[in-house]
Amino acid sequence: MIHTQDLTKTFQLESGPFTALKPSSLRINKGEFIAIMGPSGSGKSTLLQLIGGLDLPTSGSIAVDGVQLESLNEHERTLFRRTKLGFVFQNYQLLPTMTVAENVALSLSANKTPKAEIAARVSQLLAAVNLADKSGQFPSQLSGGQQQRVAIARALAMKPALLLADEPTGNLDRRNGEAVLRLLSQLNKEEGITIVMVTHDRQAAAAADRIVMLQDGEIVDTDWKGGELQ
Ligand SMILES: Nc1ncnc2c1ncn2[C@@H]1O[C@H](COP(=O)(O)OP(=O)(O)OP(=O)(O)O)[C@@H](O)[C@H]1O
Repeated sequence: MIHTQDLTKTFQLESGPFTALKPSSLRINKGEFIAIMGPSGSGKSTLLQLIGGLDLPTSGSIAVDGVQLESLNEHERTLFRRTKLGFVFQNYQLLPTMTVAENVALSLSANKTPKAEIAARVSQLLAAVNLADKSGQFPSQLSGGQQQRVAIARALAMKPALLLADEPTGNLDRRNGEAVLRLLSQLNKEEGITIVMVTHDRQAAAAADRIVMLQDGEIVDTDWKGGELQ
C-alpha cells in the first residue's frame, strides 16, 4: 500500500538547510493500522504529509497504492488525494456554517455525485459513526468526539483505500478518544481500510497493529509495540 525508498525532506531555513526526514525506507501493507510515534519535532507530520501527497519529498521515492507520488504534478496530486485518501485532523476542520450532513457530503458534491446517491451515502456514513440523529445540526452543537466522528464520516465519503489521521484524539477527553479509536479499529477490521495515524498518545497507539517510531527525522523502529521508550 505504501512503499518509501530513501525518502527525505529538507527545508531551506534562513540558518541553512534542515533535514526533517532523513533517508528512510518504510513498507506499510494494505489493511494495516499503523501508528507513527516519536518526540515532538521528530518528523511525524512531515512523513504523513509526504504519504498524503500534501508535500513533495526532496529526494527518494514514495509509492501509495501503486502511484509514484513524486512523479505527479500538482493537479494529479490533488486528484489522487481526493479519490484515494481520507484525512482526519486533530482540530476536525469541519465547516461551521454547514450542517453535519453537508460537511459529510462535501467531497461527493465536489465530485458531482447525483443528489439521491449523496443522500443515501451520507445517511449510511452517519449511521456508521453513530450520528444518524445529528445530520441537521451544526458542528458547534456537537461535542468534540461527535465532531471528530463527523470528520471521519466525511473522510470516508469517497471510499478511500487509505485513511490518514494526524493526532485524531489529541483534543478529546478519554471517553471520546476511546470512542474514536474504537471506530477507527472497526473501520480497519471490518472495512479493510488501511490507517496511518500520528499520535503522541500510547493508549491511542495501542489500537494500532504496528508502531513506526521516529527520532530526529529517522525511522528507528518499525515494529515497536509497547514497552519503555529510550
Ligand atoms: N514547512 C517547514 N519549514 C521549515 N521547517 C519545518 C517545516 N515543517 C516542519 N519543519 C521542521 O521539521 C521538524 C519536524 O517537524 P514535524 O512537524 O514533522 O514534527 P512532528 O514530529 O510532527 O512534531 P509534533 O509532534 O510537535 O507535531 C521540526 O523541527 C519542524 O520545525
